[in-house]
Amino acid sequence: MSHEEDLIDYSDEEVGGNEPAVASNGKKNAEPAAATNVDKKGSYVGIHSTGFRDFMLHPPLVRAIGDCGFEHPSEVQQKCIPQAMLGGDIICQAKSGLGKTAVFVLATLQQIEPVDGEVSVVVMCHTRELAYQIRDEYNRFSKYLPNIRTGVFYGGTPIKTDQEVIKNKDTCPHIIVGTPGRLKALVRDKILRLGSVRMFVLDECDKMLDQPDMRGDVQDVFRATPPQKQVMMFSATLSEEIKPICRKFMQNPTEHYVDEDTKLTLHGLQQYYIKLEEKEKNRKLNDLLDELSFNQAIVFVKSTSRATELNKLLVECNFPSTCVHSGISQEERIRRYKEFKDFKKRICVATDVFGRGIDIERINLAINYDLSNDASSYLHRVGRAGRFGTKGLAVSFVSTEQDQEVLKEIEKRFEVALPEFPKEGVAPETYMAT
Ligand SMILES: Nc1ncnc2c1ncn2[C@@H]1O[C@H](COP(=O)(O)OP(=O)(O)OP(=O)(O)O)[C@@H](O)[C@H]1O
Repeated sequence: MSHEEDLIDYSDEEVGGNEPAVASNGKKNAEPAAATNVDKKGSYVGIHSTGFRDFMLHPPLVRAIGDCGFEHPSEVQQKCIPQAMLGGDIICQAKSGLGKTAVFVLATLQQIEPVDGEVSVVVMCHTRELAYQIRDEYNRFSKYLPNIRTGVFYGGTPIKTDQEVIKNKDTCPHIIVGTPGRLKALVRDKILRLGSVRMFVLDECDKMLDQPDMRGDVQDVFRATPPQKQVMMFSATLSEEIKPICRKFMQNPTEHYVDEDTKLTLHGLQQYYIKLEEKEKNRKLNDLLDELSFNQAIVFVKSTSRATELNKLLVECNFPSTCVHSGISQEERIRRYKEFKDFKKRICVATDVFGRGIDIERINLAINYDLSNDASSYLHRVGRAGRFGTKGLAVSFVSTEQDQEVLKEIEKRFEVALPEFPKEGVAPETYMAT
């Protein structure tokens, strides 16, 4: 293996990989509810909300924000954008789906002074689809800043192409978004020179710094940047243990905890569990997908092989389903991600590779076919439904003793009651946008 050791997908472990999803009976002709308008956005905007104009952002940014349809900044944006624009280090924790990405995208675009052939901003995140999505956000907001180039680099694609882009002064991006393995390889091979970096961002920072292997890669890239720079870190979950590790990368950061753990649950999101045997899962999933109305649904499983099997089964049952996990080629992964985002598929079976950060506006149903291993991952996963204060529904299958424990941990940590899924079902108008 060459440099492509960087192919590790840190959030997609092969756990219990040999267990296929149990075959199900039942033919299906799923016609979930047609896409409706999403709920009115901005339910998390404070009463005394400032407008984006009050941030004194450059006019091309204000214009792009308008084009995106953002009317008011969310609470996290109100608190963090002005601070981030001042150039100091920040740690920011806020609920899933409330616009943390725009905080660093706008703050970096506001401050950047692009020099051709020099990288000014590095953004690191843990999965390739998230890197791709963040690059898209940069493209949206830098629409009227034609001199700024953003590039995305991640494993599973030919490194040679990345090298050519970086080496050429006319194509070298001023802003680089990437996953740790590929960025580390590019730095190690002295292709990517980070001596002019002024801003360094870690998205999903707890995930990035939690596991020693990924933290090592982040550190290697970080070390290649100059000591004087702005460092910004973001996540919906930041445990007490991870905070000191984050601070080690920073100088006197201001810390913004928009919500405490207990307030992190999304109010528009209804959450339930269903107790059942492993062998009953497929039947139950079929029934749920048949009976519930939804725009788009994400179904989480614990391994790549289960994702493949379950998706196969759903497709056989005529559900408009796709699946995304680390076992498929990178090109195909991005293709499927786009297909789902573009509403060409209604259901996506995924491993934890989609558990964090992925923003697909129409997802309003999240199903944990396999419950996550811990409360944090649960929160990130169900946060894929109910983006930016919209409504949604999350249903978790509980089949083992470990699942029961995780369920208790979720209820305790987030002070949320997770009732059993009602026998009579859930009225669509309570979780569907009106
Ligand atoms: N001020 C705003 N007005 C309207 N929509 C917004 C605003 N800010 C962000 N959004 C939209 O809300 C969605 C969620 O934003 P984003 O993905 O940045 O959330 P996040 O806080 O990073 O979530 P997660 O913790 O799940 O990664 C995106 O579709 C984004 O375009």
